[in-house]
Amino acid sequence: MTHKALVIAVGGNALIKDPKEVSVASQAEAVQESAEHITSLIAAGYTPVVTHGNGPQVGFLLRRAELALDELPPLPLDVLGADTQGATGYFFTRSLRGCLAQQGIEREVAAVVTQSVVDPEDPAFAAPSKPVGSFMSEQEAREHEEKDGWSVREDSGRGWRRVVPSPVPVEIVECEVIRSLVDSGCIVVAAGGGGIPVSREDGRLSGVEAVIDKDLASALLASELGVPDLVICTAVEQVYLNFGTPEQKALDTITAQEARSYLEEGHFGKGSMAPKIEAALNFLQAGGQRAIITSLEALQDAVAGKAGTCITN
Ligand SMILES: Nc1ncnc2c1ncn2[C@@H]1O[C@H](COP(=O)(O)OP(=O)(O)O)[C@@H](O)[C@H]1O
Ligand SMILES: NC(=O)OP(=O)(O)O
Repeated sequence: MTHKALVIAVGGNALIKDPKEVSVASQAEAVQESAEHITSLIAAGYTPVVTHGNGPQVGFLLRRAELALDELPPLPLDVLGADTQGATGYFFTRSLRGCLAQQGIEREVAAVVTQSVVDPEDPAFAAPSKPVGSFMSEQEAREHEEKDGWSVREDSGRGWRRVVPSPVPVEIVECEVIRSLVDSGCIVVAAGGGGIPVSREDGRLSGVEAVIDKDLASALLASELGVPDLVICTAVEQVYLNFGTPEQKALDTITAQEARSYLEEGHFGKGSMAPKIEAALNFLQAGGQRAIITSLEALQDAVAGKAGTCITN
C-alpha cells in the first residue's frame, strides 16, 4: 500500500450534533465538520479510508419502516444498513469533495457499498447488544419492550436505547476493491455501519438481520489492508480510567497489555468504549502499529502523537 494510508472510524453518535435535533440538515452538518477535520489530514499527506457508524441512523430508519407497516412491507436490517451506508456515504463524499476543492487538493473520493461476513451461528444473534436509534427514558423503553417486543438497555449513562444483534465481522467482502482504490490515491468511504451483515453459504451471500459494530469492522478492514494506524474518532478526546467519576484519569499512551488489564477491570463502558478497546486490541494483535482513540477535533494532533489515547504493542 503506497501513500500514507490509515483507517479513520467515525462514530454514529459523533455524526449526530444534538440527539434532540436529528434532521437531515443537522446530520449533513455533522458530516461536513468531520470532513473538514479529515481534509486537514489529507492536506498533511495522508490517504484515509473513512469508516463510519450508523447506530442512531439505522434505528431511525427501522422505526420509520415500522411506523409505515399499514402501507408498506417491512424492511430487514441488512437493507436498512445498506440505506445508511448510501446516505452517509453520500454526505461524506459530497463534503469531502467540497473541502478538497476549497483547498485546491485534487483527489478522487468514492463510497463503497461494503458487506461484512458474519457467522450465522454467532451467539450474538440470541443476545441483542447493539444500541440503535434514539435515546429514551427507562419508562418509554419498558413500554416498547412490552408492547413492541423490543430488546432495550441503558447506554453508558446517556439514556435507554433499543438493542439489536451484533455478530462479529469475520471478512470484509470488498476489501480488495478498497485496496485498489486506496493504491490509486482515492479517498475511500467504506464499511459504513460496520458493513452490511451477510452470511456466506456455498459461495453465495445472504443478508442477515443485525447491525455490526463499526469499530470491530474498521479494525478488521485496517488489518486486512495492512495499514499501520487505526484511528477511532468519538465524542471524547481521550479514554479515561474511572470514567465519569471525580477520580477519572485520561490515558495518553498505553500498551496493549495495559489496555487489556483495564478492560478486564471494567473501566470501559460496555457497548460504548469497551468495543473500541477490543477493536484496537484486535488490530494490534493482527500486526497494526498504533490504535488511536480520540475526537474528530483532535484528529490531526492525535495522528501526530500530540493528543488522544494511543495504544501500541
Ligand atoms: N472509559 C471511558 N473513557 C472515555 N469514554 C467512555 C469510557 N467509557 C464509556 N465512555 C463513553 O463512550 C462513548 C463512546 O462510545 P459511543 O458513543 O458508543 O461511540 P460512537 O462515537 O462510536 O457512537 C464516549 O463518548 C463516552 O461517553
Ligand atoms: N454500527 C455501529 O457501530 O454504529 P455506531 O458507531 O453508531 O454505534
